[in-house]
Amino acid sequence: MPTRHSVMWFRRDLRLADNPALLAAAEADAVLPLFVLDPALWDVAGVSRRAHLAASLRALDASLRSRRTRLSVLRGDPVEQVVAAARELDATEVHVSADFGPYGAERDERVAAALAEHDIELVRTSSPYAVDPGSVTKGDGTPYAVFTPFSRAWADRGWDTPYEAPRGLSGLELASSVDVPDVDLPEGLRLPEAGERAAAQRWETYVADHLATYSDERDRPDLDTTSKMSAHLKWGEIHPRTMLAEIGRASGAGRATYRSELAWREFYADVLHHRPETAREYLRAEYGRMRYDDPGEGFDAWREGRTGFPIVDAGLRQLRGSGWVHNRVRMIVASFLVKDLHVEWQHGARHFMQWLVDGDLPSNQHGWQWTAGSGTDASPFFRVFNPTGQGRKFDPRGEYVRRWVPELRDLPDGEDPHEPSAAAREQVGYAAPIVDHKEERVEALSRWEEIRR
Ligand SMILES: Cc1cc2nc3c(=O)[nH]c(=O)nc-3n(C[C@H](O)[C@H](O)[C@H](O)COP(=O)(O)OP(=O)(O)OC[C@H]3O[C@@H](n4cnc5c(N)ncnc54)[C@H](O)[C@@H]3O)c2cc1C
Repeated sequence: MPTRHSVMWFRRDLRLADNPALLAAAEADAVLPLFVLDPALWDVAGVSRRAHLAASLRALDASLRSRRTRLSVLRGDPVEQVVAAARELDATEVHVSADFGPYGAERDERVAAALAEHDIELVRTSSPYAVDPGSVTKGDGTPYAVFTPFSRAWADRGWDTPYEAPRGLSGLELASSVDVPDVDLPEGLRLPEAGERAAAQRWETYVADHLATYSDERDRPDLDTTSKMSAHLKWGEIHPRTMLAEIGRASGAGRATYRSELAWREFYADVLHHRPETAREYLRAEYGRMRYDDPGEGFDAWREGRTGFPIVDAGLRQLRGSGWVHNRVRMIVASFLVKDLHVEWQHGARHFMQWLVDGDLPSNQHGWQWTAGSGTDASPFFRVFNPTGQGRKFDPRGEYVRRWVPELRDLPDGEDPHEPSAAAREQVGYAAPIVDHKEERVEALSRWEEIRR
């Protein structure tokens, strides 16, 4: 019998365990583990995501080498590169985890068509989600527009138990494979470890130490006890199936809340799958008619974390310092941009995508739309976050703001770290507030009234 060759084209599934596409590819006699550095994605990704991806590819290569094979890496348009690689090795199938994002889904259609011309099949098995986007619908077949009924139907549909890593892999490789690029981080930016092993270790520690108290502590940026699994999930260094299986075994109040957060990730992927244009456009079209200001000096101050509002500045400095921001603070800084500075959410979403190591189109764009009032389940526009009040409530001792805004560590005794006096700001060299929050709140609400008429 002729030997059967396949290609495992890794994309956002950079792991060996619980990877059904890899298991399907491994049914062939020999497999080429392949990654394609696509300039359309690589060149526009921010430095944090590029660095994490590069580290994750190295980790995947190391795992493959421990199984006596290796990762081949090509650079270029996937339509050309994947077809050329499959043809060179006489592969009959290319295996992938399905991509439901606007760019990835369209790219895969083009790759499938180009492969078909050579009688090679693109086989999609599973996806980066517990439940594939598009597969949970209402009784009449239409998609869910709000989260709670979606999450119930999602849980009812259920998911498989995790899959083992393939036992043996007979690996193929390409002589034309290129090195994974080195990515230099700008000064001050430190990223956590990438890769499947780091993801598994982080998850194990998290379940043991913090999952039980997740619901009580998840809104507290000062405690810093959320799981930080988002970048691992983004790159598929762990699959949500693996996490959901563990959550099912865990005890304590935190697990239901944690499961619900994973459901948000799946919900936003589902929404973007049905409405791909909402990666850029308002989900609720009326918000596109609101008056906004062009991004100017206020936007620069926001990006650089010098608005004079401690929790806003801490969040934006955390973004540049660690490629990650606590969820509560993402909401606060997003609200500040849209409702205090009256700048459209897309500008902020782009800045986030530039710096976030977990930058993920569905969760980011819809997290922004939620805060801007234009998304699914949107927080009502009239509920404008007061950055000072939010800081006092969720960072009661000011530890989070002091961590990221060093000027505030030197405030005189008795000063409120969330609202220092003008004299104290002057003394420690911290910016005065760039806007009057009360006035901008009134302004935001009057602009909102205009689109309600
Ligand atoms: C304006 C804005 C932008 C955001 N951009 C992104 C993004 O680019 N990438 C991203 O992964 N998340 C994004 N989020 C969602 C959320 O802030 C992050 O998932 C979370 O902070 C990641 O930290 P964690 O892993 O410690 O979360 P945990 O609190 O430990 O949550 C566990 C997991 O649940 C998922 N999750 C939690 N909250 C949300 C949510 N609101 N929406 C979707 N999934 C969620 C994530 O996969 C997360 O890793 C954004 C939220 C807002 C408000």
